[in-house]
Amino acid sequence: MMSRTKFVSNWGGVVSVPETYVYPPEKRFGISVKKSIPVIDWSDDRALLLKRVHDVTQEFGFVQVINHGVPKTLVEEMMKIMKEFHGMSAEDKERECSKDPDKSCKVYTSSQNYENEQIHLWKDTFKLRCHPNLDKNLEFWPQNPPKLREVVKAYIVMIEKFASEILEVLSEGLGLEKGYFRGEMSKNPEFLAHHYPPCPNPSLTVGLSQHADPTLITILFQDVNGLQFLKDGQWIDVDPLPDAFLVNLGYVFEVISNGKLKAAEHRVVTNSTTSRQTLVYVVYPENDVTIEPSKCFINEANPPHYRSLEFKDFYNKLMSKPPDRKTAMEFISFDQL
Ligand SMILES: O=C(O)CCC(=O)C(=O)O
Ligand SMILES: [Fe+2]
Repeated sequence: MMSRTKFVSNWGGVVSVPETYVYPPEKRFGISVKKSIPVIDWSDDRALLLKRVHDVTQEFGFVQVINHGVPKTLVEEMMKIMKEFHGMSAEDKERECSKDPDKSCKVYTSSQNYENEQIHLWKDTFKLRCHPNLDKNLEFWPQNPPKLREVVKAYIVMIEKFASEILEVLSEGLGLEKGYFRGEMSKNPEFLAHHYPPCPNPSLTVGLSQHADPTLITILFQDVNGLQFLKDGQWIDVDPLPDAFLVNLGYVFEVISNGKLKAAEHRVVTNSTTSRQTLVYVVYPENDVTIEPSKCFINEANPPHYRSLEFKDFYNKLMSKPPDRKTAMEFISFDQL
């Protein structure tokens, strides 16, 4: 057999699923249901927005947002550039991502733990760091496709603005002090572009396993459906709404709210007909920030349900082997589940 590159995006026309991508029957994804998920119009009046965001995140932990202020043309340009990037040869992608001495700008396939995986995920990922100085980081980003740096920078500037607006609304809605999530709590964002090429047998494979994000919040754009959220024991298939961002809460948010709001569990299925791509902006605290329940949510009736941890310890533990919720809770929570 001809040797293949490790990137699934470079396997054009593959007709069968290699053995190392076949999940054992008990780990394959079961059924999902089609259900509409809540939509928030960001151009609504602020009082209405506060109430809607609060109610919806409390019930769901994820929401679609329209009229978010990031121009449609910019999102389209980002999708195009990232498709071009993932479509480049394996050598070109690796060369373009080898400029960063910190390796914070990288391309990888499956999870970041590829070497130690038994079964791989049907996806490739491009990832870069956005802080502390976007222009300095940008010098290490790919120069091919030629417009990548310019377009990614413009996108990150816009999405950062939207992220800070959401965090402001969430903190106000929860009764946290103004600006609670500003500064060190949110100033460590990363950007990822996942690419899931068509898969000859989706029922055997996994795009991304069940997880919740180790983030404060995550903001995602998807062009084709594939993302599913777990709610009340059912997997809900999120049909992409044109131009909407999907916002979900991560474990950091859950800890700060002392469990009042929950991180949303999700997964990604593959499909046989089209490639799927997502733009993902993950908002993390700085590494040395202590993550713990805010005093606002602690009183005699509500003792802290989560431990205090430095963000880097929290993150490393949750990322070393993307855990299911039970494993994650054993590490971050005092409660026995
Ligand atoms: O690509 C997707 O739809 C989901 C990505 C995701 O869940 C993640 O990056 O944590
Ligand atoms: Fe995720």
